[in-house]
Formats: sequence, C-alpha cells, structure tokens
Amino acid sequence: MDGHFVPNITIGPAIVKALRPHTTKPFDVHLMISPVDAYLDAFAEAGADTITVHPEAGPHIHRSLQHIKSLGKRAGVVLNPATPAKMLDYILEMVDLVLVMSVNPGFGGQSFIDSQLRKIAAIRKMIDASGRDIDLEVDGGIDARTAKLAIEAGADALVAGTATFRGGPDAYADNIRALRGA
Ligand SMILES: O=C(CO)[C@@H](O)[C@H](O)COP(=O)(O)O
Repeated sequence: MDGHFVPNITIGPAIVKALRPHTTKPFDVHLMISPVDAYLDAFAEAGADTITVHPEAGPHIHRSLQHIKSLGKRAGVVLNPATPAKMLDYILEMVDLVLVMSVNPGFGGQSFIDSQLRKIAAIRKMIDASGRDIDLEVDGGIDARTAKLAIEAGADALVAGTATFRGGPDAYADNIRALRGA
C-alpha cells in the first residue's frame, strides 16, 4: 500500500527481504501500489514467490504480468469490487492466481461485499474451463461465515486479517482452525 493507489501505507520490499529468512512458506505479495511496474523487480529480489497486481495500477496489465513471469515468479491479477470478471478474458492464460477483493482495498476490518460471490462463481467457471491450475483467492471481510460462502462460490485460498489476529497471539491457532473449518 502506497498512500496513493490506496489510502494507506504498509509493507515495502525491505520488509519482504527482512522476513524472507524467517520462513520457507511462500510469500504471496499483493501490490496495492501505482505505478506498479517500477517495483516488480525489487519485490522479486526481496523474495516474493507470487506477485499480484491490479489492472488499474499500470498502463498495460499484460506487460506487467509478462514481466513478473520473466522474473521467474508466479503472476497474479487482482480484481477490485467494481472490476468485472470479464477483464480476465485475455490474461487468464498467463496467470497463476486470481484474487477477488471482497472489500475496497486499503484497510482491514471492513465488511464483506456480497456481490463478489457472483464474481467468484463466474471466475471459478472460467478457471475450470481453462483447464489450468490457477488459485482463486478472496480477500476482505473473511470470517467463519463469509469464508464458507466464498468457498462454496469456488474460492480455494482466503486472506483473513481481523478474523486471524483478534484475541492476540494465544488465539491465532484457534482462529485459523475456525476459518479452515468453515
Ligand atoms: O489488505 C487488505 C485490504 O486492503 C486486506 O488484506 C485486509 O487487510 C484484510 O483484512 P480483514 O478484512 O480480514 O480485516
């Protein structure tokens, strides 16, 4: 987040680089920054495994995705709540992940936007028809109730902030179990 594309500022490549030695888990890096292209190399070098970009964050989304692939990284595309599934028509064949934002990006703690369930279902059909192995991820307002709805609509990866971290470190494991049981 850059305080420009979205009204908040968070993690840059230096933080990704500092975290990288502490885990072998994949780093799924969703860039909420614009213009995005100038920072793709820095996040790749910092240790991102998947780099996910917004079509609104640069002049040529196809070129941005090509560049991410040329860096040897998994490429993701993210759709804001008002961005239609149809924008995937000519890029689905080159992505490894589609992220549906179920809130407007910028802040945690917002409510899940129900209209995104239709979009998740539509994209699930597109992915299945493609025959390719593409993650369908959903981010924003995910809790035990909305996780179930998102999974039923076709999601296979969820991002949860508030529902994971509420209650402090002693509660994290139970919180994650509750989401997985959704
Ligand atoms: O980055 C964003 C929104 O910009 C999301 O990842 C949220 O931060 C998720 O938080 P909750 O909606 O789960 O509180």
